Amino acid sequence: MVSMPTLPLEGASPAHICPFDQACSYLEAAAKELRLDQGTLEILSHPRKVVTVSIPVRLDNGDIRVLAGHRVQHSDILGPYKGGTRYHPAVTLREVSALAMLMTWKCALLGIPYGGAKGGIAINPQHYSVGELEKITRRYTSELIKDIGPAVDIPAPDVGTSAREMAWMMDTYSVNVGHAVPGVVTGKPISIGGSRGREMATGRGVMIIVREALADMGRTLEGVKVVIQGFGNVGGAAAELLYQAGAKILAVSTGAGGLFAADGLDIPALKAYAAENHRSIVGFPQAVAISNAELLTLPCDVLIPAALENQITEENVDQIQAQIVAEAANGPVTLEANRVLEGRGVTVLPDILANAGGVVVSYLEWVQGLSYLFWDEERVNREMEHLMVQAYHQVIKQSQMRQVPLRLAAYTLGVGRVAQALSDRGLYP
Ligand SMILES: NC(=O)c1ccc[n+]([C@@H]2O[C@H](COP(=O)([O-])OP(=O)(O)OC[C@H]3O[C@@H](n4cnc5c(N)ncnc54)[C@H](O)[C@@H]3O)[C@@H](O)[C@H]2O)c1
Ligand SMILES: N[C@@H](CCC(=O)O)C(=O)O
Repeated sequence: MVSMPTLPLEGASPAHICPFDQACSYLEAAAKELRLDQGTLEILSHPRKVVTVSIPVRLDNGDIRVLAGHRVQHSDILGPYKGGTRYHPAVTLREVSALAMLMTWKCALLGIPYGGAKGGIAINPQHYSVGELEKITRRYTSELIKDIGPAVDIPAPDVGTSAREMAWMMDTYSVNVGHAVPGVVTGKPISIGGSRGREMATGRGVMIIVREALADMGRTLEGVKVVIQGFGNVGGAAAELLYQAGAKILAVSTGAGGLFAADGLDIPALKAYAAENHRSIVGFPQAVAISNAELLTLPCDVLIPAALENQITEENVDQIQAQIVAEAANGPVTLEANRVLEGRGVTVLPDILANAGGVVVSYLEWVQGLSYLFWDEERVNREMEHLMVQAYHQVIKQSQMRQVPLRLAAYTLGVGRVAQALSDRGLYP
């Protein structure tokens, strides 16, 4: 057993389950399966760099608040650090560290030349004005100026952030270095070098992986009953694309609760309703209100947790009735719950595969920017689909070859590629 790295604990994750310990357990399982040596496991268990900065901000009412911002760079063995920026009250250094590690395996699994990183600030963005959020984002970026860059570390959106925050980050970085540097972030607006298709990319990737998994069961998306937790960047796009492909979206939710319709929700109408109501789906007329706890345990073919970590736990796993769980969120199923689902023969499509469409199109955005040549959306979607389908089949093949569940198969591919590169580069001290 390797000694796991110590990181300061400042607050617990939602279900008091440490996401970093869980990420290390998955890494350890992959290392065991691959028979990696202890030194390699030790190196891969530690983030390469952990940065915490203070972000002083004068609020609109004149008060001064000092926020903590993190950026964890787990690995740059395969290329520049890559990963999102999260604004959420439950952000902790251990959570960001876990998410950074997942990014390393995700990029390696998809065969894109990046390492892994993640950033975050423990705030509820809904409690701040747009002006305050801009000041917070700009100061956070300025504090990280030496740690990020198009060949160093490339942030992107995650929970609570979007193209708007990426534009502020790009502008702050560019002003600091003295010239425009669009490649410092991905997921930015198209007007400043963003890619067509990025906004829907993670949801599109989820739809593709679910479609492939159903095809292996001799089924199509037509009429498949789907339940989705989370209706943001990822859940909202997945709902829309699955609906367009003929699936029946029985239920969706946000942090404020969920909606259920036995015959399927009218997703275009719901999206229009949310757009008119500041992203709230509460009160949508053609559905019944349900809680998030009820939503997760609804009978369905495909359950898509697309919100936060630790949503399917030991407490509710026995009530999960889906045949497929597609992890659109990062880490939505705990280690123990994962064991139970796999034991019951439920197909768990792991996060590092199922939600990789976002970082794949981030990579395509970076490539387009570096080559000063921008593609139409059809080409972006085609290139992304190719990489997603290829990774899916590699995971299935690995699972069959090693006789292991899909998560361990995906991890052995991702971790194995990073370990191989580490050995080839000769980074041992
Ligand atoms: N944005 C991306 O490109 C991307 C890519 C890959 C993975 N992810 C992962 O997908 C997940 C969602 O990210 P996002 O970008 O859609 O965030 P987002 O902020 O756009 O949306 C999050 C959604 O989850 C809902 N939510 C929050 N707490 C909830 C709860 N307890 N129960 C139910 N719903 C809840 C919110 O109301 C919102 O609808 C995260 O795990 C993120 O790391 C995001
Ligand atoms: N935050 C997203 C996207 C990262 C990126 O595009 O760099 C993820 O978890 O995969």
